[in-house]
Parts: sequence; C-alpha cells; structure tokens
Amino acid sequence: MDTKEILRFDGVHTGYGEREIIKGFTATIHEGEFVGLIGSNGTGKSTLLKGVSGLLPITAGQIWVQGEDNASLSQRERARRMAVVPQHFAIDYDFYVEDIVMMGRNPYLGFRDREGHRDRDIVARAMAVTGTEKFRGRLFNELSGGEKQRVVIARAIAQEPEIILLDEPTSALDVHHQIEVMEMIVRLNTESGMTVVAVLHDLNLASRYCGRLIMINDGQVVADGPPEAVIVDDNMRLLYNMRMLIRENTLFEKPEVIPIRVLKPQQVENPLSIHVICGGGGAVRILDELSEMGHRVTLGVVNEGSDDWRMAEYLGLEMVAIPPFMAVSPEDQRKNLALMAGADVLLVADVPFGTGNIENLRGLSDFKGTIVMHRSVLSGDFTGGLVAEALEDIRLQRAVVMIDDHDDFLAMIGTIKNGFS
Ligand SMILES: Nc1ncnc2c1ncn2[C@@H]1O[C@H](COP(=O)(O)OP(=O)(O)OP(=O)(O)O)[C@@H](O)[C@H]1O
Repeated sequence: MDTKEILRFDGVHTGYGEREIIKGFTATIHEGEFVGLIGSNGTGKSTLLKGVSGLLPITAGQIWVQGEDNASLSQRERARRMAVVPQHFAIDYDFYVEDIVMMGRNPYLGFRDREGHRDRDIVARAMAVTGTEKFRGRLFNELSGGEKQRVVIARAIAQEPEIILLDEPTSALDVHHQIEVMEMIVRLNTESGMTVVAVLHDLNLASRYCGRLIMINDGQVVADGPPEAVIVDDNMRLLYNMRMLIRENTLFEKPEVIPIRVLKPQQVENPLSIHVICGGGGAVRILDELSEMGHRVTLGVVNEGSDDWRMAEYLGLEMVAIPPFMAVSPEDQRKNLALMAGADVLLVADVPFGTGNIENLRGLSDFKGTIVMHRSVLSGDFTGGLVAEALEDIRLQRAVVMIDDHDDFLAMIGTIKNGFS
C-alpha cells in the first residue's frame, strides 16, 4: 500500500499491573484505512485501545502516531490526533448532551477559553452527522444506551481527529441504528478521510464495512488482511471454538458468517453410517449435528455451491456433487447409490424435489438399511407427482419411516445402540 503510515504498533505489551494482556501486538495502519479489530471476549481489544489512549502504560514495544512516539505526546496533542470512543462512557454529573459533545473541543481550548463560533459550528455538524441534534437539550444520563453511544461518537467527531478508534460502536444499537452508525463511520472514513479502527464483535458488520480485519487472540495478531482472508474456517474455529458456515454474501460480495454451534466433544459410542439425500440448504444443521455426534455421514446428489454442499465441504464429508443447475443423471445416481450402499441408514432430508433432482429417488428400494424420509418431500414435490410415484415404488419393497422434523431423526438414532436392525 502506498499511502502513509498513520499508526504503528511495534511489539506492544500492556496490561494491568502484573497481568500482561497485550503480548507483542504488531500492526501498521495507513492513512484512510478502515480497520476492524476482531477477537473473542477477553482477548485484549479494549486493553489495546486503552494503551493507545494512554490510560495504560506500554511496558514494552512502542506505538507510533504519525511517526511520533505516542508516549512522548501530551494528552492534548494525542487527543487532537486521535479520538477514542470507549465501550462504556459513564459520567456522574448531569451534563446536557450538547455539553458532552462540546467536550470534544477541549483539546483545542485553553483552560480559561470559552468555545467560539467555530467550536459551536463543529459541534453542530458532529451532532448533525450522528443524528443527535434532537437530544441537544436533554440530560446525557437520561438517554438510552444506543442514544448515548451516538452522542459519544459525536463527541469524538467534534475532536476533529485524524484517527478514530471505536470500541464496539454498535453494541448497544438496534439493527437500524447499527447500519446507520456503520454507514456514518464509512462516510467519515471515505468523505472526511478519517482513519478508522473499530473493535467489532459482529463479524458480518466487520466483513461488510471494513477494508481490513485484524484478528487478536491472547494479546497478539493472529490474522491480518481483507475480510475474505481473515474470515475463514480455521480462524473462526481458533477464535470462537465454533462451527460456522462461511459463504459469500452476494449482495455485498463479502464473506458472511452463520454461527452453527459451539464445538464440544459429543461422540456416540456406536457411530452409524448415514447417507443423506439433500441439496438446497435444509440439511445444514442435521449434517453438522450428525457429524458432531461422531456418525459417518455421506451425501448425494448435491449441487455445488448449495449450503448443504458448503457444509459438507466444511465438514470434509464424502459426497456425490454436480455443478449448479445440472440435472441429476442416471450416472450420478449410480454413484450416489454406490456411496450409500454401505450405509446403515438413508435419510431423505428436507429437500424439495423437481425434475432436476428426482433421479435422487430412483433405485432406493435396493438399499439394505433403514430408509427415513422427511415428510416435506411430499409437500415440496415440484415434479407433478413423480415423487409420490417414486415413494410408492420404494414402499412396495421397503418400509419407509416418515418424520416431521430432523430432530425426530436425531431422537430416533439417539435411542439406537448398535445400529438399526
Ligand atoms: N481493570 C482491569 N484490571 C485487571 N484486568 C482487567 C481489567 N480490565 C480488563 N481486564 C482483563 O483483561 C483481559 C482483556 O480484557 P479486554 O477488555 O481488553 O478484552 P476484550 O478483548 O476487549 O473483550 P470484550 O470483547 O469482552 O470486550 C480480560 O481477561 C479482562 O478480565
């Protein structure tokens, strides 16, 4: 990147007395960047911001602000360059909202100075940008959490900093105000050229709005790059110990995360071999749960790019997959039948059938194990009756257990100790 460096962390260590939290944090931020800091609870994001704002001593390493050692800057000088919006802003006295925003001008006013026209204009603009003018004459402590959050951001904007560091700026906001505040920050970044570093817990907001994400774990950088390089399976697992489905949000062309479950050891004593016929996205959870329980899961015939396919890829499951919009051919179905041949159980999951995937239901009567079918298969029949016919064919030779919900299937296999008889 050829833009100028504005903030540099060189092996920074900081913490609380003996308790070291930030352990060699290194990163360089350039002018005009919008960086999201992500990491699980307690990894040190707020502590790092406290170190930047001078609230905590830097015990080793250095922070450089516009090429100057942060430690050598006075509070006033630092505040002209950087505004820090803390996670919690509490004030004991009854200040009016406008007074709080005016505090943003303190780094520019002498002890005895009164604010002038210019200060009042800047405050008015900051309040307009944050939509807080309507609270102007109200007491800060009587505002809601989300309203307070916007006022504190207005105060930071009134500081006219070149860098704004925000600690979870959307945590107290409803979804409307989350987007409004994020877009306001984007405007500050793109229109006013302000460099933004924001701690964000919402990975989807971080992915959507930040050009770069820095992931912190145990006080150190463990990933740094554009959202598509940082929001990946291994990082999510490391950070959150969770199974997440990651896919591209085609609207924003950014990675999107769907949290699936907390990872925990949950092995069944006698794992079954379960073949699942699925395809769209209806089987994501059951695929995850079955493999989490320790069962051996296979799939067929699924379309590449579908959520079921994505989950299976993530879980490393064996499957028969075909390109999107391709119809399942008899050859594909032969492979599917070969894959399911060794299974104890066949689950026809919650999947609509059309002429493209009806082939999936052919030849199932030769299957030796137990056949379980989600009832939605019949209601989601877009073949003009071919599903009912295929089911009839199977039922002539085999018993089919119908279920209303995938949880019924889980309950069913949970009671089986040694496989289906
Ligand atoms: N004043 C303090 N004194 C001692 N330890 C503290 C103090 N404040 C925070 N800690 C500890 O420092 C660690 C990092 O806290 P920090 O608030 O920086 O985490 P965080 O990444 O911002 O977490 P969160 O996402 O929950 O806000 C935690 O273990 C926390 O308990």
